[in-house]
Amino acid sequence: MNKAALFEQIQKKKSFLCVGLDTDPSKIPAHLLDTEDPIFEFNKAIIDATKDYCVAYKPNIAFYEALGVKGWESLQKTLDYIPSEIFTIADAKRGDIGNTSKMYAKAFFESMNFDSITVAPYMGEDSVTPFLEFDNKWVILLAATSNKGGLDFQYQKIENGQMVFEKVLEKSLEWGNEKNLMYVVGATRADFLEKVRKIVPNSFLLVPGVGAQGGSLEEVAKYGMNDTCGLLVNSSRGIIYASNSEDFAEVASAEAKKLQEQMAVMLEKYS
Ligand SMILES: O=c1ccn([C@@H]2O[C@H](COP(=O)(O)O)[C@@H](O)[C@H]2O)c(=O)[nH]1
Repeated sequence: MNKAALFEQIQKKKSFLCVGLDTDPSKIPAHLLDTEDPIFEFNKAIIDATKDYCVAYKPNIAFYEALGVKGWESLQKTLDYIPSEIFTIADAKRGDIGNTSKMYAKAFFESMNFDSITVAPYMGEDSVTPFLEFDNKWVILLAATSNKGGLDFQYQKIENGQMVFEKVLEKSLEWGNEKNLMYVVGATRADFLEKVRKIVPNSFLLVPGVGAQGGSLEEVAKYGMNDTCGLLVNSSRGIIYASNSEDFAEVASAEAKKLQEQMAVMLEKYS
């Protein structure tokens, strides 16, 4: 999917919501556990219930690979079930020496046909560029992550006074551009969004960390939105586990709708 098509969806749905499919068998409502593929049944119900309110789905690959072959099957079925106009993100956080990154790219872009994949920048150019060789596919580079451990490296200052995440953003522009690169910036790091926007004013940002991690949607929109929205704000647990009983899909739908309604207001106000 290209940038224009993504923005068209955002305008049509008045939403920049990404629903995170971090599907954990220990949190699936009991009545689904007797089915042949509880993970897929859960995801299917969540997708049916939220697809009108979101523009992206982000399966977190760890939750699927933890289950072995069955997990990969559930992931493929989930991906096939997502409506084609909705952007898909493999949250896999990959990146390795060049020939290995190429295989990761083939796995997620060719075998599985995701629109995008999250990539760790730590191993540098040859670990990232193999993912950029695919038409109409996106790399979402980890820049300023939402977790506490992000402070260990990403916010350290280097000689020129820049923080490491600023260097990552700047360097990445030698490899790609706003048509094939997005960046992860945690909602818990909204105070850095102005710095981010100075370096990548027109790029899309994937923003996890609202809801369960406590980030503010309003702050993210205020400092991060650009004239093509430029944001995909993710919520996983806050939507998919809002209820753990038979009404889980209904409650997930209500949570997604609530976020979409707030986003509609913010699109009017800030974009
Ligand atoms: O900096 C990052 C990068 C990725 N994530 C991922 O996003 C979701 C957040 O889930 P919530 O339940 O909405 O907190 C999850 O898949 C993380 O692995 C992140 O949180 N922060």
